[in-house]
Amino acid sequence: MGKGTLVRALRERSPDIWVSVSATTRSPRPGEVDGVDYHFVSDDDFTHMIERGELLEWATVHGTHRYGTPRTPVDNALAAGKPSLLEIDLQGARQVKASMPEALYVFIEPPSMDELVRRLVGRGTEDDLERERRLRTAETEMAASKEFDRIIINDDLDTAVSQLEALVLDAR
Ligand SMILES: Nc1ncnc2c1ncn2[C@@H]1O[C@H](COP(=O)(O)OP(=O)(O)OP(=O)(O)O)[C@@H](O)[C@H]1O
Ligand SMILES: Nc1nc2c(ncn2[C@@H]2O[C@H](COP(=O)(O)O)[C@@H](O)[C@H]2O)c(=O)[nH]1
Repeated sequence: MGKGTLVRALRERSPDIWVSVSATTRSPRPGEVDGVDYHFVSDDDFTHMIERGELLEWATVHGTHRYGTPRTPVDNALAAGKPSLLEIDLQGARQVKASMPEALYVFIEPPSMDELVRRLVGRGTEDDLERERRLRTAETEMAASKEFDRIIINDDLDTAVSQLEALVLDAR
């Protein structure tokens, strides 16, 4: 939780780390750019991507919108030996682990549920229902954190970004 913020900061700090751009059926938030933050696609387009086998993994996240990792860019980055990062939810991580057990799986955890609530309220982009959904997802994901190889507590952003950067570069 807080993965989006962490990964955006890592991208700026370490342009050599390749970060996958996911496809999603959700709408852009203010400031999000198509093709940079996500490929914002329609429900029909997402379904076609699944049918054509274009996604390495995909999931319905927070019970609402679908998110998925385009397969070809990942294959290309790995073939080029680039340090690579996928920012995906628990369901996606489980799918990728089935085909890439050798990858390093890092769980990003908020300092506390209270702080997570404060951050979501502070962002102000979700209504009460959506915020509630996100908190339930966070609880489910935290209960599964043992499935991951490493845990980073996203308390101080700079510290968390440095820890993530070190893990990605080491795992290469
Ligand atoms: N280390 C941090 N310190 C302070 N605020 C943070 C920190 N990390 C994230 N935030 C804030 O918390 C809010 C939610 O974070 P973010 O957008 O990264 O989560 P998300 O991408 O929606 O969720 P997920 O982690 O499930 O992908 C944002 O407003 C973000 O600015
Ligand atoms: N399984 C996947 N999950 C993904 C992917 N891209 C993002 N995500 C996860 O979705 C939620 C919500 O993100 P938000 O941008 O709407 O806040 C978050 O947990 C992401 O990790 C993906 O390609 N596959």
